[in-house]
Amino acid sequence: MQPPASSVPDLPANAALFLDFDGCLVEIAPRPDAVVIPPGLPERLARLHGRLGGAVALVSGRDIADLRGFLPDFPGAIAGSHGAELSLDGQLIQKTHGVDLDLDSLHRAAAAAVADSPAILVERKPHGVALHYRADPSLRPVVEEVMAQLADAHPGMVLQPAKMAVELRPSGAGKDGALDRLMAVPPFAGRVPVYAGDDLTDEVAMAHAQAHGGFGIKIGEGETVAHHRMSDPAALARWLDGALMEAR
Ligand SMILES: O=P(O)(O)OC[C@H]1O[C@H](O[C@H]2O[C@H](CO)[C@@H](O)[C@H](O)[C@H]2O)[C@H](O)[C@@H](O)[C@@H]1O
Repeated sequence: MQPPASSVPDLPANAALFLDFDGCLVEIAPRPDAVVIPPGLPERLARLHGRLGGAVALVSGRDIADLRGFLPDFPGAIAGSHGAELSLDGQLIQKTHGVDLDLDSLHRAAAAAVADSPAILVERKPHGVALHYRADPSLRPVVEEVMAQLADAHPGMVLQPAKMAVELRPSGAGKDGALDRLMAVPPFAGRVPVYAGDDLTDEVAMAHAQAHGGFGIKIGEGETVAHHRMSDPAALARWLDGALMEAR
């Protein structure tokens, strides 16, 4: 039984707010490039940024450039590529995955391995690769097999299951590490970490927030470590708007 959204506490006035992107701020779409930014989202994020003294961050499996394409005016920090990239105050302060990786070769190998299955979408990422089977879920075993082989062939890269997709990401990256780095610096340091996310990659970050005095909010269904849950991105938007109303 999922707890109702009303069981989620109010956003603390001294929160450090960490928000996942796909499935959390925006609804899941048929393809990565097809997500739609809900009306009001950019303004909501800007107002939260002001309300929380700048302590608002996007934490995504997407790379930072991709996120900036969707939210060009977002004023907060961005942790991209599952934490392999970090941008603070508009400055890229980290863009490394710590793996000696021939990215072109990885991308070519992934594309070649699924060339016979055009329904599988190959997402070439700056710190790895994702294979999406949303267009034909029966292809999940094919994707899992190919990605397992690619993981074996690329030391330092690990499998990251996602929604209707499997990714390869650097083993040293992770959203929990991104939270750790942000919580060590202003304006995040000393605040209560609150993390909202919908996917497996968010679980370590929600656990991290909860281990450091804050809480996690799972968006949607599925097993989670989060202490709280909301049904969908619209419910999260309403909760965030409620926090902004209280601040008036
Ligand atoms: O950490 P996130 O911001 O949640 O990003 C996770 C991955 O999201 C994207 O894929 C997912 O969303 C797509 C668009 O809704 C959907 O078509 C796909 O099936 C989902 O897996 C993105 O493409 C990945 O790069 C992100 O890592």
